[in-house]
Amino acid sequence: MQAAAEPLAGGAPDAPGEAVIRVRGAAKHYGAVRAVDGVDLAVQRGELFGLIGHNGAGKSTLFKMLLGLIPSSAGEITIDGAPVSGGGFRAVRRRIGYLPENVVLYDNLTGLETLHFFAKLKNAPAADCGAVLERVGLAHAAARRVREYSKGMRQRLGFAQALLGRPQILFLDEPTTGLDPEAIREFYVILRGLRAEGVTAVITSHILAEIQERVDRLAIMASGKVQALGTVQALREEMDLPLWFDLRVAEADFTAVRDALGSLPVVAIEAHDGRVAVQVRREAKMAVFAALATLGGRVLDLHVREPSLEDVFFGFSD
Ligand SMILES: Nc1ncnc2c1ncn2[C@@H]1O[C@H](COP(=O)(O)OP(=O)(O)OP(=O)(O)O)[C@@H](O)[C@H]1O
Repeated sequence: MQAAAEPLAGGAPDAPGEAVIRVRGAAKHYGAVRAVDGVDLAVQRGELFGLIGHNGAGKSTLFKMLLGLIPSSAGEITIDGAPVSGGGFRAVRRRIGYLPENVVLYDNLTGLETLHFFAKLKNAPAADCGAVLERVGLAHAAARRVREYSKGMRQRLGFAQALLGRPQILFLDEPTTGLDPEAIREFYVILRGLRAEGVTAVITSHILAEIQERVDRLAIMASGKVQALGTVQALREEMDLPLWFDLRVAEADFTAVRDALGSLPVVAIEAHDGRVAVQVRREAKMAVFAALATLGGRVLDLHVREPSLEDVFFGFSD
């Protein structure tokens, strides 16, 4: 598989705009292990930024470095212009909301008491707690003890505590773990609402299909390095991955389809159960449409499939 020496597509770590998070040559070494190995990236204000990668790729380590929770071995990280390792970071930290992968909650507290507890820790106004619970869809469960909460409700409560104090920057580690599809949708609606208010969010996720439609840009990490950086579409185009045409065709017409596509750069063609799947190079997309049009009504249905982020991801990290 192809390995990218330089970050691709939109690959300039400094996309235009105002960078809230700026990372230059960041590294974290544990003995011989290079958990993070020279990362450069910039996240713009109001951007929804995804960080993805295999287990052990270095995401969590980078995340902790971004939050100033662990010191870097090399490089520089600034948030809102303040180095995370410097004294000035305290003030910036008040503008950051953080959802750790495994948020610690106390079973004996109610949802509202939990938020009051976190509000005290963060020096955030207690009066906001009710509205935050409402925002994450937990108002109805405010008086119930956390021990009675489902996994998804706990995750929402964790998200709620990250929103206390009206943070301008959110770091959300696997925020949709345990959420059902409806709750995931609602989560991203909330995030988009926050983005419209100018909030910047960095999200990690293992669910690539979920993240690929929802973030503005993403970084794909492997072996401590950012292997690819940009919008999903830009990454797809940069990699020039082929497209799939899924056709519904009567079996008797399979040969006619093959013949019509004969002169085009077809990468693969598979026919079974009244369907033909044709993989073609991206630049041949319109030529394939034109060739299929010559078949008239013999093509009963057609669907164009873009390569998934999984394809992009494994293209970079295998
Ligand atoms: N405290 C530590 N001491 C030694 N090695 C560590 C430490 N923390 C992380 N590592 C190593 O650094 C590498 C990156 O780990 P990290 O947890 O950042 O990966 P990740 O992408 O977050 O993985 P996951 O998706 O499983 O959470 C791994 O090889 C890991 O073993």
